[in-house]
Amino acid sequence: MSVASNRDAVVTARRRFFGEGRSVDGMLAAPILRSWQRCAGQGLDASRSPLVEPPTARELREFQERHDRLGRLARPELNALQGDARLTGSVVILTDAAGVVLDMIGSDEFAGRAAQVALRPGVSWSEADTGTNAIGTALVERQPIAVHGAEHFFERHRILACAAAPLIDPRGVVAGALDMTGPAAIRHVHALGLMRLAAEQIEHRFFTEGFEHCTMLRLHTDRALLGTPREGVLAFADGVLVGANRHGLDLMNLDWPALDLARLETLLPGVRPSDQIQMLRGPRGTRLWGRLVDPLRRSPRAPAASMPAAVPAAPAGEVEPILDAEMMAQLSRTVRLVEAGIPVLLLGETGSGKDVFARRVHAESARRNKPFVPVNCAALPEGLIESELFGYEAGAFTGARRQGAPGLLRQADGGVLFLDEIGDMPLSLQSRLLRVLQDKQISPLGGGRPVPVDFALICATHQPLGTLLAAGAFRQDLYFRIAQYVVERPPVRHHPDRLALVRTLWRQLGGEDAGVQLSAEVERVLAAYNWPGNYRQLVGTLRALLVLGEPGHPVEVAALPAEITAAAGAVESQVSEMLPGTSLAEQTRSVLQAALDASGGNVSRAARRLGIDRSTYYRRLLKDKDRGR
Ligand SMILES: Nc1ncnc2c1ncn2[C@@H]1O[C@H](COP(=O)(O)OP(=O)(O)OP(=O)(O)O)[C@@H](O)[C@H]1O
Repeated sequence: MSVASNRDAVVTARRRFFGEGRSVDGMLAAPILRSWQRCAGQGLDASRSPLVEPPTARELREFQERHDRLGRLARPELNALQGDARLTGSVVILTDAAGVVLDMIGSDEFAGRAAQVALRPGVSWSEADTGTNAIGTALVERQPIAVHGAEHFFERHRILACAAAPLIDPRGVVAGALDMTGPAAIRHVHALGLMRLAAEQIEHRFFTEGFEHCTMLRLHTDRALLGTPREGVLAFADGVLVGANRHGLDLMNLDWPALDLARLETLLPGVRPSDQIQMLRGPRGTRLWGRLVDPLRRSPRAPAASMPAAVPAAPAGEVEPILDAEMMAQLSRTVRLVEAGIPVLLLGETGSGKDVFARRVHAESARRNKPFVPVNCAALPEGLIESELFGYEAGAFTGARRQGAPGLLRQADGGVLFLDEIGDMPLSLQSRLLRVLQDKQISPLGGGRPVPVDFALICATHQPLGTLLAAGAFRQDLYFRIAQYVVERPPVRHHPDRLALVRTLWRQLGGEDAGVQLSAEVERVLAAYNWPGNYRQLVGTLRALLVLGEPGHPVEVAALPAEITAAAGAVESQVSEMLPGTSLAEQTRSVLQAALDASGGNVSRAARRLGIDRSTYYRRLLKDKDRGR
């Protein structure tokens, strides 16, 4: 990793290097100096603008499609970092191996400024094209790097502060880079660390696809970090090393050329596959903890529809969830991971189906005949959460039951523990939970012997854990333990065909069987609404309409909740008011105002109605006012 250069030293170094052509050894971080020398050697001129060739919309789409797999594997990290990026007025960027920007999310305002220096999708930020910058230089150096202000080769990039980490695939090939860029005026001290950690997560995820046939060795010197993205991973096919991550190679004192040559029996003589953690002797006798697992074999399973009736997939009274192709694919991957003992983290807005998904994973897994224990960490009273989770011995505290209680974690033994709203777990309990997860045993409150437990873990949250991590409100080691695979449940408003979704849910709720129909207008309004409460709100609304409806009389718009009709009304009046020739600023103003009026002056509700967050609403309003001055 680079050592940051001193800011004044950079200004002096710039003058000497670019103005006087003199040596600046020792004045800059070594990777920055190497990069300046490479750029100068290639004939780049720091005082001019780099040559930029923006792609056409079609070229950009094709480029993104070509890199669909990388985009998919990196998406959870991009989303998790989005909150941090917005808070610090920065953007998070994913590039391909050549440094061409694939995806960029975060602060809209900064994205606009970044576009002025061509930092936008489809444009190359390779060092050869764009001079010293975190993306391009990290790709050349194959190490995480931060480049601040005047350290950039080109003068006009001085406004940027960026930090990037390269993504190295299991064959040692650079697959891309992850970067966070913001204004140079703000020092985001955690940016480089965040990029490094997120890159490790993505690199760890590279092993979830394409290595199903391999024997996997997972290693660490610290037992607590085994099973997290910080662990070393080595993949063997027929006993020969065919894939690895950097930690794995380091722990075995190997380097990338060992691929296709090193043999498991030579590296760790006598080690045998086992589900248990083993103590191993690494090179030079170092003590390592490891797990050697044979290829995952997916047990043939009955399709969801013919699952035993004794296993409820959702709490009684719930609609049978709609499993589209994307959800089925996510489900089958998650079941395999859960069966392999890999904890899974579900992300998604409230009501997007995280609980439903976790129950379905349990119902389809080999643990389906054992308990599914859901725990809502936000709903447990703070004073009780510890005893409820970990149990207590008889007489452990005033008010304790006489015979003690086993606790929810023990109740999950053999089955699946679902920790919902994990972001709300108090810090003190996070350490306790971490200990249980690594030791696989529980010590109840009030003493008593530790009891071994065996459960698969699924956690869920609607909070941006990246922000909690940066603020120190969530333990990093626990995060790595629980987020070894991240599944995102998309919001209903991102559903590709909301009309079809409304119709299917209506059928499932029994609308058709009851002879009750939704009018075409109602269907249109429901399909257009943005459903901030997601499935919970949509299913609840349809259920209410079914109660109000009468056979033979289509349900009309008047039966819809005011919130939904007001949103539809607002949109219609906005559209009809947009006379040809009205400026974009005027249109924006009237849309913002209409939403505010329809929400009784409540900005949060107005923002939700427009499908934007509160800060974006204010920003748009301010921008609009500025323009009006
Ligand atoms: N795919 C789906 N098809 C139909 N209904 C669904 C689907 N997913 C969720 N639902 C319904 O939406 C409601 C909310 O789902 P769920 O409790 O799983 O959401 P959640 O993401 O866990 O919400 P929260 O974060 O608020 O706990 C439930 O009534 C559930 O039956």
